Amino acid sequence: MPRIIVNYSGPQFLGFEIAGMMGSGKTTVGKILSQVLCYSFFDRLVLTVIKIRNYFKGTIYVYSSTSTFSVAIFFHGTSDTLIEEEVDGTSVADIFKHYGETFFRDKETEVLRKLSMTHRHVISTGGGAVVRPINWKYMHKGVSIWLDVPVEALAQRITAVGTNSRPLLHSEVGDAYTKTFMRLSSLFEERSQAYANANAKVSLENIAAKLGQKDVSDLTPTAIAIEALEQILGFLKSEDGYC
Ligand SMILES: Nc1ncnc2c1ncn2[C@@H]1O[C@H](COP(=O)(O)OP(=O)(O)O)[C@@H](O)[C@H]1O
Ligand SMILES: O=C(O)C1=C[C@@H](OP(=O)(O)O)[C@@H](O)[C@H](O)C1
Repeated sequence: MPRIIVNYSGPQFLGFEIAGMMGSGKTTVGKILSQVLCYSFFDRLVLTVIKIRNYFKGTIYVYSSTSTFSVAIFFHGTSDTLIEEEVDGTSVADIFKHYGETFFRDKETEVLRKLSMTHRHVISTGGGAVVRPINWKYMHKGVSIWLDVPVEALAQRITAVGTNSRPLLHSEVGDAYTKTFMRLSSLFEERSQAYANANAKVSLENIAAKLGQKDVSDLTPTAIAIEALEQILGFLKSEDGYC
């Protein structure tokens, strides 16, 4: 099993916003990042090295470079779940159906505004959150990360789980993979520039090239989370006063 070392000595007060197309792994990778960030800070308090063995393939070792006496808890959530809570537990699919997309987008903006006033979170935003410029004003209060996944891989993942929870992909006719691929392709074309507003980009094609893998589908969420941490650190180091 590969041994991978991540040195995280970034600030403790930030929030992290993960952006990307539907199915890009924002929820899956976001959970891992929040665990790693929590352990990393807990590490400062109690141990010098914590080994996080997670349920995916691979092992992440988080090394703390300091022993500051402080604890920070990073929680993980999705903006979709927070929107559902604001609408009395109504699912995203039902919000679209009964109230329409504009209502959903207004709630999304409101949730991002509230989150921008909090710290120590990892939020997986909905795939369309990047489109409204006002949302970027809120997302840029923390560090934003774009998970860039080829549309073919997105369509494969989403076809495997179905489109019930993703109203923008609902469609009556046609082969499931092809119609999902076509819809995602046009959404990506509309949104790719907006995703590029993120502070850090995690490209699955770049990770596959680095690891010598041909197919991005073989990349584990752990490998993607590690690249995300490296990109976050790269961004923080480029910002005066952060690291
Ligand atoms: N690296 C990966 N390899 C294979 N499947 C993945 C990977 N990351 C996520 N998935 C799967 O893809 C689907 C969408 O992932 P999810 O994290 O919910 O995406 P998002 O939050 O961006 O919509 C889920 O079924 C998840 O298990
Ligand atoms: O791309 C989009 O516009 C949307 C993505 C969904 O979130 P995920 O990206 O988590 O699927 C959800 O917010 C809603 O269905 C709209």
